[in-house]
Amino acid sequence: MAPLALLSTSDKTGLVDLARSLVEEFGFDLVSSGGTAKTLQEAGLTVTKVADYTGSPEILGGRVKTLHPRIHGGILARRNLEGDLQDLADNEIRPIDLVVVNLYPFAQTIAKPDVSLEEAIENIDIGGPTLLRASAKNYAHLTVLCDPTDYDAYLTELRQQGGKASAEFRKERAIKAFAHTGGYDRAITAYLTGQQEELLPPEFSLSGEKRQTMRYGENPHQSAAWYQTGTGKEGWSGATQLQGKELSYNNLVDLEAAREIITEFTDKPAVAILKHTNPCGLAVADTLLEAYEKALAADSVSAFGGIVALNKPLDGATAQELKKMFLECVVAPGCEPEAEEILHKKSKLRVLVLPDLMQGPPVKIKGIAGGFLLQESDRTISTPDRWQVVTEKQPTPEQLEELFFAWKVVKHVKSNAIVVTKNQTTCGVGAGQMNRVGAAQIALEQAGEKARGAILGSDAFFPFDDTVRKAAAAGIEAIVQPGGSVRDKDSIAAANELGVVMVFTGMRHFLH
Ligand SMILES: NC(=O)c1ncn([C@@H]2O[C@H](COP(=O)(O)O)[C@@H](O)[C@H]2O)c1NC=O
Repeated sequence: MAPLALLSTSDKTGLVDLARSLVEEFGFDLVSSGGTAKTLQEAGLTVTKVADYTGSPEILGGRVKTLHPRIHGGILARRNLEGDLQDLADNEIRPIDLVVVNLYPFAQTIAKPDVSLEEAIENIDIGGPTLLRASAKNYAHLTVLCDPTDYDAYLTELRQQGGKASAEFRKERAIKAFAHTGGYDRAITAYLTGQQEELLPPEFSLSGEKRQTMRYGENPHQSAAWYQTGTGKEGWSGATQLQGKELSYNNLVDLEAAREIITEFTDKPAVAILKHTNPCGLAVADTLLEAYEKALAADSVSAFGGIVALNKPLDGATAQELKKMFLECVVAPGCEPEAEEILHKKSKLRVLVLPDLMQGPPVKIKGIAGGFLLQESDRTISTPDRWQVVTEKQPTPEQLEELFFAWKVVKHVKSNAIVVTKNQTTCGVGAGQMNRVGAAQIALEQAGEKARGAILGSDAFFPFDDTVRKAAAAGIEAIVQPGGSVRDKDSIAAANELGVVMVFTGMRHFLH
């Protein structure tokens, strides 16, 4: 009996040439779904339509074409089992030797800017993955091809192996088919997850495609990989790395923290320098260069080996200064050609362009034993118009502006967090301490003389009045904190006694 090939392809590239060789060189009979059969017939080839072969018409506008026992029986039958062969004979089913399928273009469909959910769903291929998975499962007896770039290799294989692909070839293509259907389903899952209105649904499935195996994780003895979700063009997956070494696990963790903090500053030029996800220097100024110089001067010791995030496209003047320092990564929403040329000489420095810095994940995920925790990303911030001045002394407009700057910064410092700022620049950062007054001590000590006339921000309320007293002693003029402690009145009384302005934001920003 002649060998039988089933062809059902969305992308018809190379189809006619393959089919012609199958028929003319190797004597195959062809069975094809509607559109594929039409293409082959128009090319002058003899082909049986699936509908004619099964006796069942394609229905539901193409939702059911190849989903039939005469097709899947012919694919899944074990040719070395009497029972399977008997079933084929009883049901007049021919064994299928080759399955050539490529799937509806789901990824291309959802990449279209105005795609509707209905259009996306109609582009979820059902029969195709079923054909691929069934054929891949039975690779011991047949070959499956899911990629037009494999057609030539298959024909070469047939020529070299006397008309039947080797077991090795069949297995390789089966693995490729499973990987392909797996990736296809992940793209669907990611798309539908993104469409989900409920942030915390009853069931949450996380799926991503491995983009990069990292050299190691947080430490050299930990393995790690980077997985991308969606179309692979969102967020860091869509960033352009202009130069530099491969991104490491820690680079990406720091870059994401840098992206998050810089999104708070959308108006004037702002530069953040981060170490281990905490800002060691952050400043806003009239120019990017000035903002960088101020951020660097805030803590030039810690900035060594830091991650720099800019909220405006990197210009030549700023690049010239960046070049002078050893840095791990620089990220900006754009990079002027002059800046690119200047940094080019620092070939190891990773320079990334992330056009949409604002685009962050809606939820954050943390693995714990026996499951994972999911929380909404902390994307809100209470603005001064919603704050409450709790002291007798009222803030001046300048102080209010500086308080808002400090509040935006402290939101992104690991808890317990205290920042001291002046002239839209950090001068002291107390990060990740086990008690709040300890964080204040670090920030104030680092600020030193600069604490005189400066602002202090706290990510959470003061449980005691000790931080207010320490701040006042160091010369702090105004404090911004959420409020909400049972002992708020003690802190307010201390601020009043010491002539310090204090405002409550009503919103806490713990960050672990
Ligand atoms: N529904 C089915 O039974 C079915 N069988 C095969 N397909 C897909 O239909 C496409 C080919 O269709 P046509 O030959 O009509 O152009 C291929 O991408 C193939 O994966 C199907 N379509 C969607 O599920």
